[in-house]
Amino acid sequence: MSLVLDIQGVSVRRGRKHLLDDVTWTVGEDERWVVLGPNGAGKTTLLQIAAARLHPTQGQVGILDERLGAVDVFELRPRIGLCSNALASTMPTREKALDMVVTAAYGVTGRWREEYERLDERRAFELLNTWGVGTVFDRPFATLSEGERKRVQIARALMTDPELLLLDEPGAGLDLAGRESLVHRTAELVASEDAPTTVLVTHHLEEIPPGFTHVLLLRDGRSVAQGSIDEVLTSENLSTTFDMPLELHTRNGRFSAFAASR
Ligand SMILES: Nc1ncnc2c1ncn2[C@@H]1O[C@H](COP(=O)(O)OP(=O)(O)OP(=O)(O)O)[C@@H](O)[C@H]1O
Repeated sequence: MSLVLDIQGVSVRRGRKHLLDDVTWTVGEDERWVVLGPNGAGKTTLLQIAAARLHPTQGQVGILDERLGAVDVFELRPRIGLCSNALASTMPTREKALDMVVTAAYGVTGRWREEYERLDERRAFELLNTWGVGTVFDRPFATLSEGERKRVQIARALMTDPELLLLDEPGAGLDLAGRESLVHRTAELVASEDAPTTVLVTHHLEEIPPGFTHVLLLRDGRSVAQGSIDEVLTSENLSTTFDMPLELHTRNGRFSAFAASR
């Protein structure tokens, strides 16, 4: 099985602080990973590395058979779909939803721009429809609700038909119905035949869609445990990760956790 991510002994330091500390993590093509951990654990930092947007202070990073540091990241990035608030905050706020999605394609289609524009628009519109936000296609991004923004960002991340999809807290700020519909749609996406390898970052077990196969538990920049979700997502590992006694509950492929009853 070929590796989509091959992260070996990666550390990221800022001053004296270790944002990541000697993390080794591999992701295979057919795997769907959840990266789970408390605030400040280093989840976003790790995802930035996986997205070829940050270089580690130490260690080796392989992404889609390329080596970070030896590859032109501008050629690599269109192969990776990234949905993150950090990325969304760099977008012009007056940009319309459809344009937010279409512009993701320019990195790979710039050369044939005139010919591809209509095709790109059609694809962007289809993606907006698939994610239930087709009706807001001509609304400025800044005027959308949090739930609508998240869906537009995911549509944008999928625009280049990426081989690797990275979702950084896509459920943050959504109401209950919004979260459930996002979980449902994400489960459908990862179950589809041509789904990209997917990594989802979250703090909340309720946000893990059915169909995710693996989990990486991070705490203080270090890997607490990683591997198959059935083996690694346990009350004991969660308690270590979040530094409090927790009880894991599983129902119909979904997860939740509560403070352990004393
Ligand atoms: N440039 C920086 N200089 C110093 N510390 C930083 C820098 N960037 C991030 N950090 C710190 O590194 C730690 C890891 O940050 P990161 O955003 O990766 O965590 P996270 O797990 O995604 O957190 P959250 O769940 O709160 O989003 C945090 O304590 C953060 O404050």
